[in-house]
Amino acid sequence: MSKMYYEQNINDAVLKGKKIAIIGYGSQGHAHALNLKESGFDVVVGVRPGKSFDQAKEDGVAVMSVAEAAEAADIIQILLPDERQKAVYEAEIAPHLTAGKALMFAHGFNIHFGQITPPEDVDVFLVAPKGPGHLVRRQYTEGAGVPGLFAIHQDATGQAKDLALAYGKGIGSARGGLLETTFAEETVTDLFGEQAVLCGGATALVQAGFETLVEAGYQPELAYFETLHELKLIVDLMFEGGMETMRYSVSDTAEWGDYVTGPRIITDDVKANMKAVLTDIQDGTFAKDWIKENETGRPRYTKYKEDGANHQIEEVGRKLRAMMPFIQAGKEKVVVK
Ligand SMILES: NC(=O)C1=CN([C@@H]2O[C@H](COP(=O)(O)OP(=O)(O)OC[C@H]3O[C@@H](n4cnc5c(N)ncnc54)[C@H](OP(=O)(O)O)[C@@H]3O)[C@@H](O)[C@H]2O)C=CC1
Ligand SMILES: CC[C@](O)(C(C)=O)C(=O)O
Ligand SMILES: [Mg+2]
Ligand SMILES: [Mg+2]
Repeated sequence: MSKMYYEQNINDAVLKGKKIAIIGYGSQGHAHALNLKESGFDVVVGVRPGKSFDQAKEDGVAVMSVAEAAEAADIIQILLPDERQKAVYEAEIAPHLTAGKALMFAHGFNIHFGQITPPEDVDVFLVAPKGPGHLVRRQYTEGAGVPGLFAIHQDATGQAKDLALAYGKGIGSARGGLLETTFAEETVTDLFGEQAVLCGGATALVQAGFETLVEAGYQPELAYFETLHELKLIVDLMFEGGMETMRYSVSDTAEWGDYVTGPRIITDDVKANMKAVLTDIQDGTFAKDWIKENETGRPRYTKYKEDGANHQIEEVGRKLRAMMPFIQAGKEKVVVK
C-alpha cells in the first residue's frame, strides 16, 4: 500500500509564522483560506475587486490585491481558474516571487503543460484535495476532511515536503489522508477522473437514463428521482462501505441487475473510449484544445453550459428540490453564480 500521511504524522510548526497568500476566493480559495485561518495559520487572500473580494472581507479574512498579497506572503497558493493562472501569474505574482518563497497549486495543469515556469530559487509544490471546494470547507467544519494529494516540483529550500504536509493538514485533508504523487500523475489522473467518471461520465449516464425513461413515456419527475436524486443515496453507501455495502442494502433483484446489466451499459467500447480520453490527456491534446477554447472566447463552452442548464432534467430538478428544503438544511449553500 502507498504511504499515507495523517494528522498525527505531521508536524505543522514549519508553517507557523509564515504568511500564506490564497490567490482567488472561489470554490477552493474560500475553503483553503477559511480552513487554514481556523487551523491557526496567517492567511491573506489576494483577489481583484468585485464579488470575491467583498465576500472574503465579509467572511473576516484579510484581503488585498493579488500583487499585494503575493508581495506580502512567504507562500503563494494560486487558486484561480486554471485557464486564468498564466496571465495573472506573469502580471501580478512573478514580480514578487523572490528567492526562498513557495509557489503552490491545487492542480498541476499549468506546470505540467508548460504554461507557468517559476524561477529555480523558489519551492514549487501542490496540495490537491480530492473533492469540490465547497465540500472541503463543509467537511472541515464538520470535523471531517477531504483526502488530498501532494507533489513537489521544486525543493529550493529543502522544506517543500514539510510545508506541503503542514498545508494539507491545515486545510483538513490529513484527516482523510494525504498521498504523495507527482505533478504529472496528479494532472493526468485528475483530468481523467473528472472527464470520464466524476463529471462527464456521471452526468452523461444520468442524462441518458433520464431521457430513456421520459422518451418511453414515463413521468419526468419519476425519472428525476430514479436517475439523479437516488444516485446520491446509492453513492453515499458506496462512499461509506464500498460496493459491498451498497449491494447489501439494495434488493437482491437490484444486485442481480447490477451484475448482469452494468456490463451491458458500460461495455468494452466504453472502456476503449476511456483509454482514448486518457491518451488525449497524456499527450496534451485536451490541454491544447481547452487553452484554444479560452483564447477564442469560449464559444463551445458557453453553448454547452446553456444547453445543460436548459435540459429538462434541470428544470424538473429545480422544482422538486424547492419542495425538499431538508436537502440544504444546516449546510453552507453552494450558490451557482
Ligand atoms: N473547484 C474545485 O473543487 C477544485 C479545483 N481545483 C483546482 O483549484 C484551482 C482553483 O479552481 P476553482 O476553485 O474551481 O476556481 P474558481 O473558478 O472557483 O475561482 C474563482 C476565483 O478566481 C478569481 N479570479 C478569476 N479571474 C481572476 C483574475 N483575473 N484576477 C484575480 N482573481 C480572479 C475569482 O474572482 P471574481 O469573483 O472576481 O471573479 C474567484 O475568486 C484550479 O487549479 C483547479 O483546477 C482542484 C481541486 C478541486
Ligand atoms: C472532479 C472535478 C475536480 O477535479 C474536483 C472537484 O476534484 C475539479 O477540477 O473541480
Ligand atoms: Mg479533482
Ligand atoms: Mg480537476
